[in-house]
Amino acid sequence: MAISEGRSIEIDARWENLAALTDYTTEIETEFALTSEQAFVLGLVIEEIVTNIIKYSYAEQGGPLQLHSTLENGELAIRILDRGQPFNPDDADPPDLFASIHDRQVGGLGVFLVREMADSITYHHDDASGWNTLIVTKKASTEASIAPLVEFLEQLPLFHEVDQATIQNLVQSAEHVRLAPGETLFSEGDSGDDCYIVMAGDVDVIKALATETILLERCRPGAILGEMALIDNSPRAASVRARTAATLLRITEAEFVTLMHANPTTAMALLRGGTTRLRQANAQMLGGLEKKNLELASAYEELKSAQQELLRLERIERELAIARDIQRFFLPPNIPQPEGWQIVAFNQGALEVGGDFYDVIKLGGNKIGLVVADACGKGVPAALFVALTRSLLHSNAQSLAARPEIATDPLALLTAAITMTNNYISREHGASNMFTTLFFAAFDPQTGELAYVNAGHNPPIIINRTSRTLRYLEGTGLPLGIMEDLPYKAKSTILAADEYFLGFTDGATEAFNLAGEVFDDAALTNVLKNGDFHDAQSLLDSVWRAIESFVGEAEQADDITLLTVSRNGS
Ligand SMILES: Nc1ncnc2c1ncn2[C@@H]1O[C@@H]2COP(=O)(O)O[C@H]2[C@H]1O
Repeated sequence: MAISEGRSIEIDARWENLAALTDYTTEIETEFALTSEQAFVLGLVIEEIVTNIIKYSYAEQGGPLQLHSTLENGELAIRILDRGQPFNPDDADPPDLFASIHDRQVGGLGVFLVREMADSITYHHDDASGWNTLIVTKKASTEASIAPLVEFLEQLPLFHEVDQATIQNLVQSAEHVRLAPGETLFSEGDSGDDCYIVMAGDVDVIKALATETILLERCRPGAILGEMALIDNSPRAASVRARTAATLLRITEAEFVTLMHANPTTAMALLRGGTTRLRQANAQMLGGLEKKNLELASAYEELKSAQQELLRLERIERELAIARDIQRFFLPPNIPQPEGWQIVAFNQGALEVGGDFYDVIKLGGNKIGLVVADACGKGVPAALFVALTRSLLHSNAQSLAARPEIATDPLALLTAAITMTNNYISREHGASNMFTTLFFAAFDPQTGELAYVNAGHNPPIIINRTSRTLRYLEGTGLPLGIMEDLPYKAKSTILAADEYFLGFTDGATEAFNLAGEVFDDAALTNVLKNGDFHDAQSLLDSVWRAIESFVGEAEQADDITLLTVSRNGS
């Protein structure tokens, strides 16, 4: 039968495209009705020559690869064309057939087998076009030319002492099993009634563990697979999967048993191979176990210290909650409301305990002390410092107010209270390097007089209700706690009937939103000039609402304190 037009296929020479070639081979085998030798040569060409082209000619970078097969007058001709690195198989050294499987050069054996099995191999490189053409031919012959396969098996330790006739019989009767890359020969747990010798390609032995799949062995040509199930009549101990296109010689259980009975050396070689495998697998598993044990031990240590850290953090968190509660007690529970006036204050602590506070102190003679302050820093140190400053100022102011000669002079009272507090803190706690900005006013509800000391605090603002003009009560001294005997001046102004007072801390004008923008002085001014408010409470609400809607979902970074005063009905 003559088939002249043949069958062609073109692929990008990459591992993943080898499967297409396996289909191509199957197609040709059936269509051309190839003899088993021709089919074997065709398989070898795909597994060895094409594999070499992918790996070496194209260095695994891919490139055009064409296969054209024809059958004319019983002769199969396979043309393999590629444009990779030229490689003339005639130039390749013959492989060292007696080297161990592991030491042998990859690919050499395949080319050797092709050359031995094929009738002819011709190679041509066209300099002008860059194409390499390799033509392999194989005539169909009734006389099976099995010599190369017999030779191949003879040099394996397994068959060293097996006579040639037995090997020839085996090769003649054996089925050639071809696997595409990634194809599974059998799976762990399957029952098995045959074993295999790898003739070409790479095959992996893999085992699935609970959490991972491990590679037990990568088998090269010459390796035996599946013998264990035949020896102990148990299911397959592992799965076997082709890594590259591969050809295996299938030996049935009956052939295997006969072989073993007749050849004790073969049985011994098999036993030796199996023992080595088990030793290696044991070492691999034990090594893995040891590694896992070490990992577990260190994970346990990490867990223990994480747990301790968690306990420590929980304790700190509990203490912080207590600190937050204590700090809240320092804010006056009720704000005195002098006749005709409204005084409102608000403190919104950030997540951490912080350093803001306000105070409203009865000073005698119906005067009211108004305090808005901010201690530097955050956390427990700031909270302790607030407690100290607030208590000292409160008690100093009240005891001074009890002295008639001072009680009537608000300017003197304020300066004395601030100076005493500053001196004590600077003297006794100067080493802590902490300070507090503080606005302290003595407010006379009868006259509207507001005497004040501003110790480095954000200037409170007086807002005219009708004109919406703003006045600022600027600083009159440095923050408290910096050094002893700092001079503090007291000033005085009048809070008129149509004016509002707003004291605040920088948590208000330095509040961030998620975009990282700041609710700054300009934003506050905008609320004061345009906001809809008519008394101390609605003024405070307007400011807080503006800040809150500006900040949105962002976490509050600092305490915010607001204190407002207005005349009723103003
Ligand atoms: N460490 C190993 N453990 C089990 N099987 C192995 C190992 N290494 C290679 N194999 C082969 O994988 C085959 C899986 O099927 P069998 O149990 O029939 O025979 C097994 C051996 O041929």
